[in-house]
Amino acid sequence: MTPSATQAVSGGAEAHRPRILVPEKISEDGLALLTPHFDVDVKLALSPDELTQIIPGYHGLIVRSETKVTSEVLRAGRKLGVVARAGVGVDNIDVAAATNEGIIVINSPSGNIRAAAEHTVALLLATARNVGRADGSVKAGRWDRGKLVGVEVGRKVLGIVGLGKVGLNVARMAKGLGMHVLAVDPFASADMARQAGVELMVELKDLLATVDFLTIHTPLLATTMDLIGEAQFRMMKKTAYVLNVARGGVYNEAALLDALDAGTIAGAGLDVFTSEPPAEGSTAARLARHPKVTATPHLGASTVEAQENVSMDVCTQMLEILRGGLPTSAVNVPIILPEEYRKLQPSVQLVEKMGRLYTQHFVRAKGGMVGGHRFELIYRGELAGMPNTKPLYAALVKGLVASFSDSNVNIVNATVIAREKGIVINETHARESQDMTYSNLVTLRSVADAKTGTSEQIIEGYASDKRVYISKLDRFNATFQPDGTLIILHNYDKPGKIGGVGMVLGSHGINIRFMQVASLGRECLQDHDGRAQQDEEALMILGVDGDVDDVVLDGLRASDGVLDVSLVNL
Ligand SMILES: NC(=O)c1ccc[n+]([C@@H]2O[C@H](COP(=O)([O-])OP(=O)(O)OC[C@H]3O[C@@H](n4cnc5c(N)ncnc54)[C@H](O)[C@@H]3O)[C@@H](O)[C@H]2O)c1
Ligand SMILES: O=C(O)[C@H](O)COP(=O)(O)O
Repeated sequence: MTPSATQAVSGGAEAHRPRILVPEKISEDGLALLTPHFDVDVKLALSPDELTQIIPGYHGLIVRSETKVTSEVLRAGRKLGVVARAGVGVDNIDVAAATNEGIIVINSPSGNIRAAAEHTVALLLATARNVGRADGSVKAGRWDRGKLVGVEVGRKVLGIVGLGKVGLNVARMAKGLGMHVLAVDPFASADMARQAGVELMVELKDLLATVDFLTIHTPLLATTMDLIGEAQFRMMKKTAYVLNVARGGVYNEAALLDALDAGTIAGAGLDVFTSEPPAEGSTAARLARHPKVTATPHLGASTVEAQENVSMDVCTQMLEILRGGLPTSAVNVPIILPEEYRKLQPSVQLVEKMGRLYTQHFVRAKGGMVGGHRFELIYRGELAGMPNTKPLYAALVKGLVASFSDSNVNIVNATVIAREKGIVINETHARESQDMTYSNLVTLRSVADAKTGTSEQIIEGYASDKRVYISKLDRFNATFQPDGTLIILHNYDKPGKIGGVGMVLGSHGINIRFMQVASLGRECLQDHDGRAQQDEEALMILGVDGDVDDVVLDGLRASDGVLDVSLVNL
């Protein structure tokens, strides 16, 4: 056990510090931001089994490309809130599984792009001038000048597949070398391409037939796997070279090996392979050792500068997230500005409590389930003007399912969980000017549906001065703070009710913290002719301390004039 892990489990003030696991070499610059606040355990060379075994003790995980963050690891990471990729590609992380588990995945989208682009140029020149083979032969005592004649890259055609951040940097550098640059990327900006002097082409096959050098800079996706295979190699010039500083698999490795052996292409510069390090006897290993290949061990991002950049980038985000803030570059979280997020926080608490109240008061008390229910969430006042209310949506899902599911619901997985449970939420930003007592008001309305037995119910509330209040429950106007254990009694509004309830609770040693008697809304107090109704109903909300069991609730239900009782823990 490392010293920091010992501190984390040995009690005292340090005992509850969040723990971060770092199973790969990450620059100290970023880790130094974390160590004052968290226990950071650097444990290199963990096997997949060891990782799965120890991950349950960690809140954060920082990896590069070597650690496979599988769904098994993510499910085992019960406390895990963030997985950080100190780099760009997240193909070693099961992002879909992380989203389902509510785990934020962050990366550093631009910290190493210059390094990757420079490495591509290094491989371009090394391949063209046989630098790797030449170095090996000189070190072996030979002086093979005649066998190592290369080609120039100036005035040659470079084809780039994927004109994103790395691709565009490669293009600019290649222009500096005097190359003519073509690119294929259906999502590239034509303006950016023009400014960089790149000719954007529509068809990959047209580009392949023209290029002297081909480089791919797409992520590894289902759509880019085996992008260049046997058919594509046959479209290329026999004198062409291919480069890969993206991911093993974007070129089909077996087809590449055949093309090199058959002389269909002239050579390759490869930084990445389908298995890293290439498994003994694999096609990747044969490629890495091939005389026409200049190979490097995934060094694209391995510069001092890039490693400082990516480490600072992800550690700053990790610090922010574990302190309750927002990432700047999350792979699976909707973008929301920190300032907006802060403004929403009191309402996030309110809406979560409204969800809990709905499920416990209207659904669970009647033996139902909230799955399949449809809701309208209406924001008024300042909230109506908030452009991004995803945190409120997530808070409602969390509150609604909290009593019957241990799902860790958050902004990352709220939509997935709502869909799984069949919960539909429509958000309405009610911008109409209406007489508002509060600066913000949230209404939760369940939509009546005979199929699920849902009737229309309303909960309304507001946040004020960092406190949250419920102002309407069903047809009743009530203002109370939704905290702790509440007993909610629906009864006929007759004299003596409060005394009777007090007697039942007192006889079970239950202390009443507060009591609020809610009247019917004004519209309900009158009949159709505008006359006051008889036998008015009321809602009694009691904040209590002590164990409220079924005996207590049955005692209350048996009291005269009580129509319904529910127990709510908020
Ligand atoms: N070897 C290394 O050390 C190293 C370092 C950094 C990045 N990388 C790899 O490089 C990849 C690219 O990085 P980036 O920062 O430029 O990403 P990026 O997202 O900025 O760019 C990727 C581009 O690929 C394009 N694209 C996607 N599918 C395509 C297709 N089928 N055809 C043509 N274009 C397509 C996209 O539109 C996008 O413009 C990363 O995903 C990572 O895997 C490797
Ligand atoms: O996607 C990336 O950022 C690169 O492949 C770098 O990977 P590395 O962090 O393992 O060097």
